[in-house]
Amino acid sequence: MFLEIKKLNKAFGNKPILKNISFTVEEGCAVSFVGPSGVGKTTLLKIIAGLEEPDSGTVNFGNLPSKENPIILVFQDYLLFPTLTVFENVAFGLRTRKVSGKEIEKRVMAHLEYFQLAEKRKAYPAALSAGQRQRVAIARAMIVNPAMLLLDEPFANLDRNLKLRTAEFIRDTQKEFGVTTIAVTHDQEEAFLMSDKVGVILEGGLAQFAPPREIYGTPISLDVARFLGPVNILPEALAQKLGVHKQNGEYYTRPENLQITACAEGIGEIKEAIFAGHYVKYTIEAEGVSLIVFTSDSDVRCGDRVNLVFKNQ
Ligand SMILES: Nc1ncnc2c1ncn2[C@@H]1O[C@H](COP(=O)(O)OP(=O)(O)OP(=O)(O)O)[C@@H](O)[C@H]1O
Repeated sequence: MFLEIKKLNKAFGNKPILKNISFTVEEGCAVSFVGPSGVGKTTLLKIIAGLEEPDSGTVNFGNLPSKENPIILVFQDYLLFPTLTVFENVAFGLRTRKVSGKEIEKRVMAHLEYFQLAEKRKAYPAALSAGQRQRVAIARAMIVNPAMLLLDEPFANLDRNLKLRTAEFIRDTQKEFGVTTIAVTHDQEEAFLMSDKVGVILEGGLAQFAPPREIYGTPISLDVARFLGPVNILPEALAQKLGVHKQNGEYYTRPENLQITACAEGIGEIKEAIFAGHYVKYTIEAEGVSLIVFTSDSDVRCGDRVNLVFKNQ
């Protein structure tokens, strides 16, 4: 165990924000917390970083962070030093630790190579793309051998493609460097891509904390299921016809767990088909409800009748 949070509570004024939060993070693991805006994700990171005091509860580290192995918090706006080059931004933590010039050159260049920034070593932050600035910030954090890396919305300024590529890159980097990493984000997809475990924080507190597949496949409540992606709520008769079991008091499926096949006598009618690149989003009316289906292999059109099959994954 690297970090143990127990029964953490935090209010601002008389508004409770974090309620009875408990979880542990194993050494070298990456975890992410997702949740709606304002639910307290940044506050949780700040408490772990020691920048904010909890009202009650405890934060215990397996190995106490030290000057040699600090906790580094990387905020969404990266906070690079605008008047320093890429090289000097990355070197900063080593200079403050009085590392020799030769050693700094060696270590910074190795990091710049790894983060694909060697060509930009003399550039200033203003001349970098958002993705490059983001990599400088991570390189600057990684170079001081952090015991723990805390990332607050690390991809907030990146476009979707770059976001997902960067999430994978951070995951590879985290594994390579073996740094315990905690990230908070709005985006469940990037959380899944970069984490061993994902925590969903909702108004009531930490609703669930589990590996990505588990939390997506067997959410503890309908609220968690909904936060992690779209769900179809089915009436009982239709659910039984399709073989969908009750979970958390409701019959529901993910859009990708329904398959459609063209059938003139089918129970559903296609109301809308939206091409989204690697999948098509169909809206289907069946037995009085509107259902969403994501599929990559169907050529049915609006107005067609279809049958539905539930694929239990
Ligand atoms: N220092 C503070 N004083 C008073 N209220 C605060 C303070 N810091 C945060 N808050 C409030 O606490 C709540 C949680 O804020 P926090 O930044 O932790 O949320 P978040 O989940 O990270 O949100 P977002 O996803 O929008 O960044 C918000 O309502 C915020 O306005």
